[in-house]
Amino acid sequence: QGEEAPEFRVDRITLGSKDCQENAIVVGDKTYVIGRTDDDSKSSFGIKILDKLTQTWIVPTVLGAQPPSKSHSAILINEEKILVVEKGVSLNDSIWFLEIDTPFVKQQRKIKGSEVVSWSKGVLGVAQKPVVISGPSGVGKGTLIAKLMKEYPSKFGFSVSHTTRSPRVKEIDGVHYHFAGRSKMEQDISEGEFLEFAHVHGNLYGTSIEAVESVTDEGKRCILDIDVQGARSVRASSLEAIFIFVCPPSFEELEKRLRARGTETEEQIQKRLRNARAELDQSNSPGLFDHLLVNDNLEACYENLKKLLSLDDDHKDSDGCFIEDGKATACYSIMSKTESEVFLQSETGEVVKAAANLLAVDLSSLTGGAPGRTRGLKIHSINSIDNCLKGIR
Ligand SMILES: Nc1nc2c(ncn2[C@@H]2O[C@H](COP(=O)(O)OP(=O)(O)O)[C@@H](O)[C@H]2O)c(=O)[nH]1
Ligand SMILES: Nc1ncnc2c1ncn2[C@@H]1O[C@H](COP(=O)(O)OP(=O)(O)O)[C@@H](O)[C@H]1O
Repeated sequence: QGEEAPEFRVDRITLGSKDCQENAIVVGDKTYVIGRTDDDSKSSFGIKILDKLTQTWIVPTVLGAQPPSKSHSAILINEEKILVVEKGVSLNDSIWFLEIDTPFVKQQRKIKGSEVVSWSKGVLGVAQKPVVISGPSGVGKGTLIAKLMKEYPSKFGFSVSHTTRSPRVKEIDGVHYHFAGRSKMEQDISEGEFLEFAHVHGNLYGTSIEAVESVTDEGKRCILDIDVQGARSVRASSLEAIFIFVCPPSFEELEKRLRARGTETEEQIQKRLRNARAELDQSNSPGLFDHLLVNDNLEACYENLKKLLSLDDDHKDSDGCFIEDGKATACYSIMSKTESEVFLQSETGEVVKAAANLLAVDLSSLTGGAPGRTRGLKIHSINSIDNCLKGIR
């Protein structure tokens, strides 16, 4: 259980009587109150839970980046999450989910031993599947990825991992890696900020959720250069990706490349070669990698990589977004909901006369969620109030 709230100031949470009512969401024996608090002139969301059985207020740990703290309305989607619609921001930024009992929240509650909720931003459309590239050190992963990014700078984006290893001479912090201290990185991992992490060649490496989401937010396809353990973790996660393993033409050639690169000491080279044998063995694990690429001739291998990537067109960049101008300032509040849709009503026009003032948010094919974004949202305008009412009936 979380700590007891010292005081509960209704006046700080009220945003107008209507909002106040909407923001007290009853879920079983608990009432979630989503309001805002003004501390030091900075406005932020305040979330409190009233446990009806014990009649106590609980202040949960709130994970995830929170919505811009404007005015909002809220509605319970199912026993796992609450939809929060922000007003006065662009429509693209207005849909948020407060997760109260999703698998991620349950896991975090267990780890922390106290009440937890988590924000996840709703994003229109689905993204192209990220590409996971694994293979032994020195096989040419970085070289292949660099070629891809150079040829298609607007199509692909690199997931910048965190690592505790020291930077090499030409490596730039925030570009090749986020070079991190071990204790800070371990802390962030324990807070659920990482999609995966692994100990590789004596150092800690990991992919933060933000590393992948920020690339996807730019409308680019995300490329992850991670080891086999990391690939296994991503396979087991909710992130749907394509998994490619890059093999050397021979072990001798791998050793030659590692030495020729000249970035490691002899001791580090020996460690990487030992690990390479294990990684090559694991590349055959059933169901782990979708494709094996042999990097013998670099140009030929690069062409094969391009073929693999263009073949996968089962996910288009974005679909199902029928809103012409998602950047326009939105001022919608939640009107009602069906099983799979939530209807939003503009606060700036008359609903019946101006039909475009009604929007339907289709929640039927959501993917992802906290600790990342919630994708797969579809929003369309409703032609008439009748359509909307039909949907509700
Ligand atoms: N699991 C995991 N592995 C990573 C990550 N970033 C890099 N690696 C892997 O760590 C290993 C060592 O990477 P690095 O130190 O850059 O050396 P290099 O592979 O010899 O260039 C490689 O197998 C990378 O694929 C990450 O975020 N997670
Ligand atoms: N097909 C290839 N033939 C010869 N050398 C290669 C080939 N691909 C990469 N290299 C070289 O091998 C070294 C290791 O490549 P790198 O991309 O750093 O590997 P990784 O990222 O897998 O550790 C680099 O010096 C690179 O220039």
